[in-house]
Amino acid sequence: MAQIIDGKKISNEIKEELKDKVLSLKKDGVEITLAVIQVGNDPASSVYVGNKKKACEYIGIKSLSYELPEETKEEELLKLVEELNKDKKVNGILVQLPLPKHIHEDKIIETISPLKDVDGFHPQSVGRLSIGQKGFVSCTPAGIIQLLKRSGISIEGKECVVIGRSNIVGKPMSMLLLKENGTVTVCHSKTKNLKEVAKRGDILIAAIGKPKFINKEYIKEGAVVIDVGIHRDENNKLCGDVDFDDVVDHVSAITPVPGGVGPMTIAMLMHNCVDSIELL
Ligand SMILES: Nc1nc2c(c(=O)[nH]1)N[C@@H](CN(C=O)c1ccc(C(=O)N[C@@H](CCC(=O)O)C(=O)O)cc1)CN2
Repeated sequence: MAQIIDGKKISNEIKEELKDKVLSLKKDGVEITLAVIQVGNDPASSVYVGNKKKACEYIGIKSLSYELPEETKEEELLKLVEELNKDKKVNGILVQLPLPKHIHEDKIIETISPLKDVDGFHPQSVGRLSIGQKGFVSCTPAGIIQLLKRSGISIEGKECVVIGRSNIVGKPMSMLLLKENGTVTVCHSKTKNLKEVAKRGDILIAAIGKPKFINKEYIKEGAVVIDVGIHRDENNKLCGDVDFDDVVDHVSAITPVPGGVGPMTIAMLMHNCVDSIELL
C-alpha cells in the first residue's frame, strides 16, 4: 500500500511553527509585512492570492493588497515595485504570476529587490541557490523538499528524475535535490526515451504541465512520486500530471492532487516571509 503524502497536514505543521516564531518576533517588536500584487482577475490567481492573504493573517504576518486592472501598463507596475523596494516597512514583495501578456514577467521579477524576493524568482536568488549560498528559494521546490524530509524519505544517494525544466520549478528543484546529495537527471520536451529515463528514478518529480501524462510505464516499481501539476480533467475534477489511479499500487509513496504539493507552496512563501527579516 502506497504512502499518500499529506501536503495539507505538513503545510499546517509548518504554518503552526511559523505562527509561534512570528509571535515571539512580535514580542521583540518586529512586525513582518508582505506586499501582494495581482494584475487582472484570472480566477485561479485570485484563489491563490486569497489563500496567501489568509495564511498571512493566520500566522500573524501583515499583508498589503494591490489589485491592479488587467490593462495596467508595465511602467506602472515597475513604479509600484520600485516604491515597495524603498518602503522600509515592507519585508517581502509578491507579484502573482502569470501576468497579462503585455507585461514582461522577467523585467518585473528582476526589478524586485533581491532582499524582498520572497518568491525566490530573482536571478540573484536563483544564482545563490545554484552555488549553495543562503537566499530565498522558490516556494514549490522548497516545499517538495520539506514533503520528502517530513515524510521520512531520504534523498541522499537516490536517483532523482525531474520532468520539466521551468525556472520556477524544474531548475530550482534539480539544484535542491543536488544539494541534498541526490543524483539528478532533468528531462524535458526534447528528452529521448522519456519512459526509460523516468524509470531510473527512485524519486520522480513530475512538473510537465500535461494532465495525467505519467502512467506506470514511466515509473520504477516502488518509486516515490511527487506530482506538481494542477489541471481539471474531463469531469472538471482536479488532477495532476500523474495518472494517480494507474500508478498508486505501483509506487511506495505519492502526493495527491489536490492536497499534495499545492498547499506547500503557500507554507513556504510564509517561511520565506519570516526569513526575510534576517536579510533586511
Ligand atoms: N508569484 C507566484 N506566482 C505563482 C506561483 C508562485 O509560487 N508565486 N505558483 C503558482 C500558483 N500558486 C501560488 O501562487 C499555487 C498553486 C496551487 C496551490 C494549491 O494550494 N493548490 C491546491 C488546489 C487549489 C485549487 O482548488 O485549485 C492543491 O494542490 O491542493 C497553491 C498555490 C503559479 N503562480
